[in-house]
Parts: sequence; structure tokens; C-alpha cells
Amino acid sequence: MSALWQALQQQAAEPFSLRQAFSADPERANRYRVDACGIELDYSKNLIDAKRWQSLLQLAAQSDIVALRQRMVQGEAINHTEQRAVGHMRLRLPEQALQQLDDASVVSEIRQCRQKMTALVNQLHQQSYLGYSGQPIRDLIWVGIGGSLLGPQMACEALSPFNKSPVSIHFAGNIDGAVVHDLCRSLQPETTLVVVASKSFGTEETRQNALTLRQWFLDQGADQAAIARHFWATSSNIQAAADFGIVPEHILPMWDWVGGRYSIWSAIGLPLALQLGNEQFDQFLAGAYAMDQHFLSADAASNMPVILALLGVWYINGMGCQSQALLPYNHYLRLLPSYVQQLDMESNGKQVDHQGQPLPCATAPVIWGDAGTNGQHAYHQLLHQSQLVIPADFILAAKPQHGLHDHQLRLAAHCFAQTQALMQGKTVEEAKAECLAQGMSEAAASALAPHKASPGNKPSNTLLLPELSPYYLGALLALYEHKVFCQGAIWQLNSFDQWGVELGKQLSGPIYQALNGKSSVFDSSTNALLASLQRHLTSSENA
Ligand SMILES: O=P(O)(O)OC[C@H]1O[C@](O)(CO)[C@@H](O)[C@@H]1O
Repeated sequence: MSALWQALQQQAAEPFSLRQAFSADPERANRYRVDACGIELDYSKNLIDAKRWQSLLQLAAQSDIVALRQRMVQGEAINHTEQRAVGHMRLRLPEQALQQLDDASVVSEIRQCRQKMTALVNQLHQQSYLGYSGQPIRDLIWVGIGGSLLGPQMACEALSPFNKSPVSIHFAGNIDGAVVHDLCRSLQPETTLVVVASKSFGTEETRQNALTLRQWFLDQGADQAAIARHFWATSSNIQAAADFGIVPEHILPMWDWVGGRYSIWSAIGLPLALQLGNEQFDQFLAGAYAMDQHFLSADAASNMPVILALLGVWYINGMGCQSQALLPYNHYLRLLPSYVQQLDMESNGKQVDHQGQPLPCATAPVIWGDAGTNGQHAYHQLLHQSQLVIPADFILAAKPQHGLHDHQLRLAAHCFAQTQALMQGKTVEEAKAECLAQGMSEAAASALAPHKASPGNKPSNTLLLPELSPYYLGALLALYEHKVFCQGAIWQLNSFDQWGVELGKQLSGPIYQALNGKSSVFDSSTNALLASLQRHLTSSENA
């Protein structure tokens, strides 16, 4: 471990009081504040002072951030375990910047994909895409999982106030039959379009759901020509999509240089483009592009993704924090934590560095959270009073997408109050004085005060968006992408593969075979679980 890492850990062990830091420095809020693309980040309520912050900036300077970023932009295969470039930023380049890319075939593929998406969205909006019985399409089922689902599902939810699509959008991810079962019960095949979204076109959940939906069409009287009309795919495995029966004109491309969790900017964004219309979808890309420009040009001290990355590293490696809360004070952003979970945990939840050597320190945190204010009446108790230190990102959009002004003021008041309460806490003396002021006896106040006191000194960031529009959502998502990138660069790991998820997939095959009657022997726990499940299934068959 380098001397700098050791110094950081020593500094983190030194006592630090946020309360004192604020009272000693009236400029603290300005000192630790940065703007990017109209988004404001207040990071003053973090356990940092000038000395700690300087060390962190030094860590950034000594890290691979700048070099790796350059290699990513140049299209080098920085995802070296899969020999793939990492090119999702290309997908949000405006036309003029796209023209300047070196690789003419990439430019033309991106353009063609955009044109195809635009045309389909227009047809669906104009109701000129007719189903096999001659009626216009009214519903679209998006079949995908992980990066092929979480992005569009979250973004469609986040931007639902901008919905202008005559087509309702539904998502089918889980292999749990309940999902497609419920959809089939409520929709009509003749007015439903199915898009099978799978970069590999080999993901079991997606294939199974797609096969069940195809069977549903056939069972309802559709023929092969109808299937061809109603099924689309977005995939980089054109052959597998074609083998499934999807006609070439209905296949939107994906590329091996775009990771699944970074693919919302590609044809995986189709549901969002459909919901918003093409112009607003362009705004979504424009917001992300603006954040890219900020990330590529701002120096570390004023670079929002770098700042968020350094703070995360401080808590994970300096203070041993294992989790990070993501608390959007915005109902529409309630799926953001699930999206960032994949982005962060699948990217940086790794055990070895680029050379395959064990990493000397912990990496990605457990990301969790939900929309405020709901969490205040559930898990915030632990944030405030437990011994755990859980850094939290609070996200607020200033202007609401509704006219209930007073609701918005109350929501914002709670958001700011939570960060304030976490930061300043309440001493036992303050709690006791409060009890006495309420008329309690000295003895009762002394007994209750320790229960009411809060330690404070709990860190948080506040991100303030002007509003939750396509532009600012694009910028926000790119911000988190780049934060994760910077942390991967600091930890010197490959943020773009995900080999860890493969073992469970491999093991599920033989277990599935065993459930289908093939005799196999597993560990005793698995054997016992299989036997119990079989018992339940047989008894429900006989009932
Ligand atoms: O788009 P595909 O190939 O179906 O993959 C879906 C998801 O599965 C994963 O490979 C993990 O199993 C993710 O990385 C990916 O986003």
C-alpha cells in the first residue's frame, strides 16, 4: 500500500467534528460546492477538511483517472478481460461531434441505429404501425434484464410526466412466470409489439420470457407472419435474434463496445425515446453529453464525478464504510437506486486488479435506497442513531413536474433537514434541555436524554437539479457513470467486465436438469432443498 494510502487512513482515524468545522469556517458551504451542467453538488457535509481534501486530490492526481479516460476516449480496449473498447460516450455525441470520430464505420452504425429508432418511434406515435389484424399498436412489451432493462425502466419512470406516447410501455425482466403471465392476461397480441432486448441474446430470463410471449401470440391465433410483424430485437447477436425468428429489418444493433449497464444511450433507450418522443430523447442525450464534456475538461478539484469518487473512496477505504445510501427526494426517481446498484456494484465489485492480483482494499459499496420522504419513516432511524456511518447522496429536483407547490416546499424542507440532522446531531445536553423545556422532571429528562440524542457527524452529499427533465436526468446518469469510472481507475480494476455473475448461471443448469428428473448429486443443502421443492410440486399436482 502506498504512503499516500497510509496517510489517508491515518488522517481518517483522527477525530473530526462536522459541527465544529461549520462553526469554525463560515465559508465552508462555498468551499465545498461545485456546479456542472446546471446541477449543483453541495459536499460540505462530508468528513473532510483542507488537509484531508488535499490528500484526496493528491490521490486523484496519482491515480490512473486521466490516462484511463484518455484511453477510453481513444477507443482502446480498456475492458481487457473481454478485449473490448468502452464507447458508451460516443452514443451521446451530437451530430457535429459524431462526424469527427475517427472510425467511419462506427459513425455510420450509430447514425443508422438512431435513424431506425427515430422512424419506429414516429410510426408508433402516428399510430401507423399496424398489427396483424390491422389495428394500431397500443402496447409495447420490453423483454430484457439487467442493463437491458433497468435503464429504460428507471428512466421511463423518472420522466413519466413527459409521457406523450399513445403506446403503453411494459417491462418483463424476471424469469418468474408471474411477470409475463400478468401481462398476457391484460394485453391483446394483435395490438402488442414485443421487443426482445439482449446484447448477447443468450440470457436465459430474456429468452424464456420471449419464448412464452411468442407462444402466447401463437395460442391466440397469430401465424408466423404475424410474429414477424410483432417482434423486434435489440442485440449484438444478430444471428441468434434471426434464429429466434426476428426479421433483419426489426433488429436494432448493439455493439460489444457498449456494456449492458452503460447501454441506456443505445437502442436500449428505445422505450424512453418512445415515451418522450425523439426531440426530448435527444435532450436526454444532450444532458449526458454536457456531463461528459465537464468530466473530460474540468480539473480534479472542480470535477463533479472525480469529487464524488474521492469522497466514496474516503469512506470505503479510509473509514471502512461498506454501504452508500442513494436517497432521491423525488417520487419519479424511486428506481434510481436499483439502476445505480448495477452500475456501481457490477462495475466495481471486484476482487483483483488489472494484473489479476488480489486487491489490497475494499471496493464498491453496497448501494441501497428509495425515494424520500418514505425512508424517513423506515430506515433513517439507523442512519441517525446507529454506530454505522453510511454516507448518503440526497438528490432533489428544485422545480416539480406538478403544480402542488406546498408539497414541493415540504419535500425540500425534509430533504435539507435530514442532511442537517445527520450532520449536526443532538447532544445529550441538548436533548435534556429540550425535555426540561417540555416540563419534565430533572430525573425523567436525564433518563430520556440519551435515547433522544443523536451523534451527528454523519456525512451526506446534496445534489440539486433545476428540475427532473430529460436533460438533467441524462446529466445525472452520466455523472454516476463517471464517478464509478474514476473509482475503478483509483482501485486499478476493470470496471467493465462482470465475470462474478457467471458461476450462479452455470450452476443453475444442472439444478434445472435435476428438477426435470435427471438424477444428480449436489451438496447436502441443495439436495435437501430440491427434495422439498419436488414434494411441494407433487403435492400441489395431486391436490
Ligand atoms: O443484455 P444481455 O446480454 O441479455 O445481458 C443482460 C445482463 O446480464 C448481465 O450480463 C449479467 O448477468 C449484465 O451485465 C447484463 O446487463
